[in-house]
Amino acid sequence: MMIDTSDLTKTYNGRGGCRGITLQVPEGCIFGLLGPNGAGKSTFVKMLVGLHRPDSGRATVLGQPLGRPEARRKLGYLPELFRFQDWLTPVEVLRFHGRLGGLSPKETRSPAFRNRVRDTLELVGLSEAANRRVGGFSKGMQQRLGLAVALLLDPEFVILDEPASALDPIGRYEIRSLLKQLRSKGVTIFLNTHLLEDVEELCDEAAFLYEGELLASGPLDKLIGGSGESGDGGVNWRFRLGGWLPETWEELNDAVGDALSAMMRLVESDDSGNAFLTARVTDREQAGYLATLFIRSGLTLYESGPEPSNLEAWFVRMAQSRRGGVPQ
Ligand SMILES: Nc1ncnc2c1ncn2[C@@H]1O[C@H](COP(=O)(O)OP(=O)(O)OP(=O)(O)O)[C@@H](O)[C@H]1O
Repeated sequence: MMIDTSDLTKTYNGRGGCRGITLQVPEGCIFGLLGPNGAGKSTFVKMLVGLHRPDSGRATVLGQPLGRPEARRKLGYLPELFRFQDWLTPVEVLRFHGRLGGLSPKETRSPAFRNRVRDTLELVGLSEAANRRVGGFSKGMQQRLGLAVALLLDPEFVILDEPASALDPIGRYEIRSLLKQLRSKGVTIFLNTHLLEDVEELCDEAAFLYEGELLASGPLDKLIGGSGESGDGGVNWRFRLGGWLPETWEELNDAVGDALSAMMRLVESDDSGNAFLTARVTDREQAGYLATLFIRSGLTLYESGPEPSNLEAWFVRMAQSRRGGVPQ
């Protein structure tokens, strides 16, 4: 296990933080830590990287008790809030962090390290800004540099606290590709994020924290109750229709040779002819085909679109169940 914690607790004078966290993160996976603001995610991460000392409980990271230099050397960390010296360039920042990571001045001047710096900056898309002052960087560029620092010393395990929060859609796409590439090389990635699309696309496993407590953890598809719903590459689509009659379902089925009920569910219909249907479609084109079918059958199409992601629905359900709300 990359992370193995048992009853790990850290509070701030008895308040906030996180309590009794027992969690395992297997090697080679991308693991997502989820939870609303203030759930205790950063507190948990800070204990793992040795920035906070736990009040109680046990934990190992890379098989070593917390804070061991041997484990830290194999660990890359991108903190949630960081700021690099404005007057340095990315090359200088990375050289400085090479020194902080235990390399000698001679080693950081070696051609091998220079190549490593060049390759790391290329990996995060900062090659062209390699010799510009960090003070003039956008938030997204600073975040890329933070990622470069985390990856500089070829870590076996990286802990990233909100790695994509300041990035534009292209930047997020690039970082997602980079994280997949790292996983394929055997690097384990622990991701603390609010970006559920990233979690859905990237993570093999996840955990949900709420008000300092761990409410659930495990493989993502099991957590969100996917059983065949996730992983098949399809999309859940919803349609709101008017002009629905009791015989409409059968007529539609006749039109597509009984295939409809295999992919579609009539969620509700009322006496005024309103109906709500959901379908598992392979892509937008298939959803478009169904929409055309409805219109040709004389129905009015009021709304058609992908359902909110399973993960989002699961996230809201988990939080509502603790707030005493009614899970949808
Ligand atoms: N240094 C601190 N001093 C006092 N309380 C703190 C401190 N750091 C965090 N807390 C409290 O501990 C709780 C958990 O905070 P934490 O930052 O770990 O949550 P989080 O899940 O990372 O939140 P976010 O998603 O907003 O970053 C919150 O109630 C927060 O107010």
